[in-house]
Amino acid sequence: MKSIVLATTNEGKRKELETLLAGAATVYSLRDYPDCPEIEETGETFVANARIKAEYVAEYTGLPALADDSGLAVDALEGAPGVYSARFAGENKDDEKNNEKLLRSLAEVPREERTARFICALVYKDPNGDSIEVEGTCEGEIASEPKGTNGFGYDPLMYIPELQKTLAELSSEEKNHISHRSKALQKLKEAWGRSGS
Ligand SMILES: O=c1[nH]c(=O)c2ncn([C@@H]3O[C@H](COP(=O)(O)OP(=O)(O)OP(=O)(O)O)[C@@H](O)[C@H]3O)c2[nH]1
Ligand SMILES: [Mg+2]
Repeated sequence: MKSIVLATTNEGKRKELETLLAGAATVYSLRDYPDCPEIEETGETFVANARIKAEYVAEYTGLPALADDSGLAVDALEGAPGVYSARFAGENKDDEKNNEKLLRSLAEVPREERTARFICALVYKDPNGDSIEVEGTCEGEIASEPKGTNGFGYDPLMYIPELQKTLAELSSEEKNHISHRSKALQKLKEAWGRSGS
């Protein structure tokens, strides 16, 4: 089985990716490399930021690295917060403040115009230089108030009309069934299968 380092400092992502990779890889994370410096995300797209993180961590650890850059694109906000999702309400990455700011930004927007999607770009980078880049999305609507306690980030506000629940009201198995992250990871596994790795 291959060994992979998850190039993320986000515990919510780490847990989901570890579950989704169970049986496919031995998974390490930046928790195993506490001295790894913070990586600046200077890209303008999710995939560009994921590439920066994967390349840095593959070089730093000498192991294949998997980076996830993700976020929320809200149609009524012309795609914001997008690549700035983690820092929407400020540099200190506060989920609660981000959610409050999102609700404030959409206060005047009626339900039918609150469509949004989560986007997840995954970049897998081998120390020998090979890389695989995939993306997955999850469509929903921004609710008028937070609901549910599972998941992380904007999950309490991301309402999935087909399920009549927010992502935070789903179990981790249910979220992993429909999430942007699981769809991207499925594509990565298919690419691994094609390349025989
Ligand atoms: O409700 C959510 N459910 C999700 O499934 C999800 N996936 C991403 N996000 C949001 O988007 C930011 C990513 O920013 P991001 O990719 O830069 O990650 P990050 O800075 O938190 O960690 P790192 O991986 O860069 O170390 C995160 O902080 C979250 O606010 C999510 N919110
Ligand atoms: Mg980040």
